Amino acid sequence: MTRHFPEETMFHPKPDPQSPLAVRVEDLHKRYGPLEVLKGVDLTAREGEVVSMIGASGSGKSTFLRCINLLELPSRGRIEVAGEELALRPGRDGDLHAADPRQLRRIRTSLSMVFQSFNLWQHMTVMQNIVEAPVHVLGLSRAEARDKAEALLHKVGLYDKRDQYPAHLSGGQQQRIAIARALCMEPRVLLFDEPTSALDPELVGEVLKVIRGLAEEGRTMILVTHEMKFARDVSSQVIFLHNGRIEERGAPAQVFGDPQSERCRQFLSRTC
Ligand SMILES: Nc1ncnc2c1ncn2[C@@H]1O[C@H](COP(=O)(O)OP(=O)(O)OP(=O)(O)O)[C@@H](O)[C@H]1O
Repeated sequence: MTRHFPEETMFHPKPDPQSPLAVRVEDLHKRYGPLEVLKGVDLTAREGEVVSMIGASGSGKSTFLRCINLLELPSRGRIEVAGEELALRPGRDGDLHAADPRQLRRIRTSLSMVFQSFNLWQHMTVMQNIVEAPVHVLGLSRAEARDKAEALLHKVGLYDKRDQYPAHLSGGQQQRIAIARALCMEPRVLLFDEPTSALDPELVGEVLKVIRGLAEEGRTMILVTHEMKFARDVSSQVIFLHNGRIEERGAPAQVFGDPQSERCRQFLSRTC
């Protein structure tokens, strides 16, 4: 069945095919004991691209995203960020570890991650949550970091919450703060791990609106999501993962409108 979606609701970043590679992952494998969760996954994201990763629960999407910045250690593969290959060496546990901790810190600074569960520090105000990393990791003065944080709080519509603690905010507001915190690090690439999955349905829209705005600004993003309509609307590239392998990839019009893989077709018929 060919699906039809109204084109006018869609925004698709169209990165220049000549623009530099932001992220390149080759042949990524991840094993947890006997369970091989990733079985050779490749991804190429150019600057300005929005890559959405979709697939059933347990297909390996989050694990893949977490391997890019070594929050999970891959078992095999190559990872390149902004043209720099992450130096990896095999450990006794069979996983690949960072060979150079300084390089890992540098690469992690280029990749800000937004988590499903926000991960804000509960004992700090919104402002403190945003300025800590820029001060301690980027070496900004507190005043510089505050200025940047204030601009970002305006951007996500939460300037008036700057002195509140996370517990006093809704989930949607906390996630918008987490996005402001990620942006304050001036990353080359934003990694989103199911950023709306922990939210009540009525709060999802406000977070997707912020992410969509970032796509329109030309931010490079890799997004693991169960929001199919959103993935269709904002992505330049969609990857469908099944049991740790890429079953289908392409432009959203192709993946959602005319998927070639039967598994992808079935998945979309259940979720769209
Ligand atoms: N730390 C871990 N130890 C052992 N197994 C793990 C670990 N983390 C993930 N897994 C397993 O790896 C598989 C892939 O998990 P992952 O969270 O990457 O899937 P997903 O596609 O993101 O799923 P969901 O959409 O439900 O978040 C699952 O079978 C999961 O149980």
